[in-house]
Amino acid sequence: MSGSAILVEALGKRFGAMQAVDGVSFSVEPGEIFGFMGHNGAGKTTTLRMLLGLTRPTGGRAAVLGHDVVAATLEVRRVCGYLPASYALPPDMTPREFLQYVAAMFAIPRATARARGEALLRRFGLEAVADRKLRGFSTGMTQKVGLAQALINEPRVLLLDEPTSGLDPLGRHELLEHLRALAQQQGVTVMFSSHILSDVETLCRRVAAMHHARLIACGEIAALKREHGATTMDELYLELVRRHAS
Ligand SMILES: Nc1ncnc2c1ncn2[C@@H]1O[C@H](COP(=O)(O)OP(=O)(O)OP(=O)(O)O)[C@@H](O)[C@H]1O
Repeated sequence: MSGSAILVEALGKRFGAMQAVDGVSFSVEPGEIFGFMGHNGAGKTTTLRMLLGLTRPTGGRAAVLGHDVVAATLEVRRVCGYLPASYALPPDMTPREFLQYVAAMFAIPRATARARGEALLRRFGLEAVADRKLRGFSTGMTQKVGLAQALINEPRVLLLDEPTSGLDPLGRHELLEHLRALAQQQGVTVMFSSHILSDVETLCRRVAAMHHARLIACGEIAALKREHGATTMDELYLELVRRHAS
């Protein structure tokens, strides 16, 4: 669809002899929260990285807000926010300093960056620790700082790689509520990968599932559940994998 926020067509990635992503196609509409499921090594991270222009596809094409991820990488980076699955925050920086550091990478003017940084610290309840070094931050606090940095450029599309893994139930709930608010109040398109299928169900109407580099399902959760006779997300996922294997 031409108005899609994310459009992926027969996308592929080969690392030497390893086909990490194979002919994957799907689209995500503006303002949608889209879930991305799949086993370890299925190809989710590689797909997200291609959408960000961090890894070059070896087949097919993808566009974010109409910008081709290969031909218009800089535009793609400008409109996207990214929270990787795991990354080390600079231990000697404070959250306040780190947000300014990321803002500088986007060449955001200093006054704007400062105002946005302060607003994000407030939004994620980080004011009390804003000047404490990031070394030793808990997983939950680290994810909040991670999400804050992903939003410093006011992205229209937010790509998150397993954002709730390692969080306790309260931390997960808070992060999911932040994502919901971003989509509902600001129209941000959110795509996130997760192994926590209840999180996917809580937040998403539509999902895609990858299995060994290929897309094995994409659609509305409710419709997929009906089609596959599943009542829970776990049942749906296991049934998708079982049908694919047989
Ligand atoms: N730079 C690379 N060089 C070689 N192989 C790679 C590279 N990056 C990823 N792969 C391989 O591509 C496959 C897909 O990996 P990817 O990280 O995309 O999976 P994933 O679905 O995100 O897994 P997980 O749930 O464990 O994060 C894996 O077999 C992985 O080992």
